[in-house]
Amino acid sequence: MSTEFNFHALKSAERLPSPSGTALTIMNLVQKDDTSVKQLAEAVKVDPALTSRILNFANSAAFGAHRPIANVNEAVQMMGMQAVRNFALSLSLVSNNRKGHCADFDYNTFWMKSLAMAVAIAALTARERTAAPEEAFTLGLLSEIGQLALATVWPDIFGECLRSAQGDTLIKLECERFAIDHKALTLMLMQDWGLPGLFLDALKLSFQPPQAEVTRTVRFASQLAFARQLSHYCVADDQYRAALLADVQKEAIPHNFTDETLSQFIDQINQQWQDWGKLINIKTDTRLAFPTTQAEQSDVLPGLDILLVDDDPLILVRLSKQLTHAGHHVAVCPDGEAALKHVLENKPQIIITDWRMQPMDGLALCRTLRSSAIGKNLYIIMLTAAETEDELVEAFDVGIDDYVTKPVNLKILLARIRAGQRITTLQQEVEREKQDIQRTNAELAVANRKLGIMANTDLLTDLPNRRYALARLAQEWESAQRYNRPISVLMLDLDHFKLVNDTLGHDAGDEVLSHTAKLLKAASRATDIACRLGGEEFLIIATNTDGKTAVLLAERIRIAIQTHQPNGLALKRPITVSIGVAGSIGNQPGWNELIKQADRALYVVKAGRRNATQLASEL
Ligand SMILES: Nc1nc2c(ncn2[C@@H]2O[C@H](COP(=O)(O)OP(=O)(O)OP(=O)(O)O)[C@@H](O)[C@H]2O)c(=O)[nH]1
Repeated sequence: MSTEFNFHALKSAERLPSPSGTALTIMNLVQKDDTSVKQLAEAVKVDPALTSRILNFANSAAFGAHRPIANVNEAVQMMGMQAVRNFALSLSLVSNNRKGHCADFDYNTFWMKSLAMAVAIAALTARERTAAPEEAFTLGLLSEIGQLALATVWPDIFGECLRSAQGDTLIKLECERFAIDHKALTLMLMQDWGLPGLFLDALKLSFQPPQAEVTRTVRFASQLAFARQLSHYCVADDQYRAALLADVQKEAIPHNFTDETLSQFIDQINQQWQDWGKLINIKTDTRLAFPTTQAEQSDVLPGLDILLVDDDPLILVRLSKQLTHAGHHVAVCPDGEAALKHVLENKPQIIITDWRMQPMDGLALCRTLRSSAIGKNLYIIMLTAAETEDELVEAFDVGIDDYVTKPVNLKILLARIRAGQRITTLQQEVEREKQDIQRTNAELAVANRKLGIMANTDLLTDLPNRRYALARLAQEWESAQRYNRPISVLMLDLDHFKLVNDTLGHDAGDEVLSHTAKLLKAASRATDIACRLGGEEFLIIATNTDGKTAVLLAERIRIAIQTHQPNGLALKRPITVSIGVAGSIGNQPGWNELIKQADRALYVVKAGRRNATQLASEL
């Protein structure tokens, strides 16, 4: 089923995770040819958090820093504009998606694992340079982003998939429910965000069984697969690690590790993972146990995410210890301003705040929270000391839900928290009911989407059909014109295909067409769009590719078709293909002219020896 179409529908509906703020500005700047390092550094400096993270990044020994980098200009120079852009993109995605509506998707675990993957692939590429480690880091961080996207777009249905998936069945369930799976969605998002083709190809390969070929892409893919294993190991608890160790050691051998160097390497990754966790606010303190079944997990009751705000460090330490002991997850902040920042980034369920603090007191914190979308439904408990009745009335008017007097009696506080929990649970139930209604609509939308996909997919080969191909080409053409990027089309036609039908029958002909479609998909890059126009005619849209490079792609495909003949058919002559290629950059008459040129080139090959490639501009 065509995932291409599905992705574009989602994107147009603006429901996918996307970068925002400074990251978007940076991405737009890097898009322009004439942006200088200084301009980019200025854009970074607007965001102090990003600035400090980029400086840390540039100074990290893991990414080859040999001398201290003191300012952003130097950091940008050293990392390169693309790496800065991609780093900003991934950080923006992390901070916009720390929480979400999919109750069965553990957002922190997701980022915790992604971060381990990022650190592992950066460290592996620093040992053997298949890609720049600072860029590989971004790829690692986003390497499962499709899962987050599914949790964002379809929180309920994806939650159901997560609950009912056993072992490797998640992908299958996703395909059934969404007509797209998280791996394909990951690749499409990355392509859409402009990550390099090498990354996409390597990531795609890393999901598949290891390849025998030795190319840079294959090598990078094998590093990614190994980094994925290392990341699982990193986040696992002792028992789970013991179960994983033999596989990790086996996989380490082709990467030139001994048991001793592997153990040092794992320690190094572990340390960097924790350091990075602190730097970009991803918790790395949980360890995952051996995956258990749902029945085994069902009696575990989750505690609440509580934020404790007080300027007295002793109270913070004592209360957080007691509340943690009672099963809650507790974060602490020394004042209202820090608390606001924490709420924005972590969305706790309950806030327990002191009243008198500097610079922002508890009342001001409450007022600010109630005026924001995030803070509207938060349950707020105020710790009071010697406040008068009028002051308490004012506090309720400002929006607190409850108060507890100081010195705090733990029993009372826990009882008030339970009351808060009942209210937040009720709120969640209302929310769930709302979602149930939305869910019926979502299921209808899935059915409609599937219909839409069918209308855009060729049923025999599963490739996008003519209707989709032409609409997509028009769209890609527009974008190539806007950004002054090259674009090419390959028109392919099987040679003497009628002979297959005439000698072996129509079913054999169908088999040859399906076989050809598989080869086209395998030989194309992740960024190429292979479609069936009809009969034995195919089209490939090669974005960001000029005519000469497209000829290389065409030749790779032609040779693959000639080399890998379909099995079990007594063919009178081998299956071969003729290919016409047309490439364009700049102000050309239009995409239909490009097709005509490729068609003319194909006609010339057909009129001659066939089984060859012809570039239109060389006619
Ligand atoms: N099995 C099968 N055959 C198809 C399908 N669509 C079109 N065809 C057949 O494809 C053949 C195309 O034949 P021609 O246009 O003469 O082309 P050709 O035999 O490949 O010859 P050249 O292109 O000149 O090399 C016809 O026999 C069509 O009936 C299909 O979906 N399945």
